[in-house]
Amino acid sequence: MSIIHEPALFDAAAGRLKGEGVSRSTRTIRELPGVFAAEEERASLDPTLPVYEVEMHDRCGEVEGGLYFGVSHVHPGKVGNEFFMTKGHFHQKRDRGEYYWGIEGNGLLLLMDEARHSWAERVFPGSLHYIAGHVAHRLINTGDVKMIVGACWPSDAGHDYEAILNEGFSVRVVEQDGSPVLLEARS
Ligand SMILES: O=P(O)(O)OC[C@H]1O[C@H](O)[C@H](O)[C@@H](O)[C@@H]1O
Ligand SMILES: [Fe+2]
Repeated sequence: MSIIHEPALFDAAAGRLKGEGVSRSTRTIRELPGVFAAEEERASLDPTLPVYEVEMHDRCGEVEGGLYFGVSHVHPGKVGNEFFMTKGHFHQKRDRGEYYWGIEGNGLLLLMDEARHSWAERVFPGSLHYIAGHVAHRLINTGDVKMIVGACWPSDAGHDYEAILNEGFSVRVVEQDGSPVLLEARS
């Protein structure tokens, strides 16, 4: 009997996970109502258009002390003048933190605390981001190639999308004169 087990694989160049415990999901434009300011334009786009994909390695389930490892692939694109982005979330268990790191492409990690104070960090291959507990996080692809970002977080953290869906982030990232700018959100 062998005691050497085959590990799962993280293909760093492609940003792809493979092997036991790996799952994959795609978020299409249809699944993102209320995320972009130009809601009418979003609703008029091909509903099957992929905005981002998430790969996840789960070997422990949602247990205290467990960890998940994930990779997000955010496609380049815009809805109106607003860049493609993830839904964004607080953790259900608010005190849980997370690490993100840039693998490919360029963009921003938008962060917002519970007092709705927002700021952003530039994401690029090799960038490393510590997301403290109580801080909502959203990835935004401001470039014209796919943005790939790795993540590791406590498996009991959970996702609270509700707060962001109801009130949004206090900042939106839009293209103005060919460059990404942060604007105070109206809703
Ligand atoms: O969950 P979203 O806000 O849509 O972001 C997409 C995904 O991004 C990262 O990979 C996180 O680690 C995942 O937990 C998250 O699900
Ligand atoms: Fe998270």
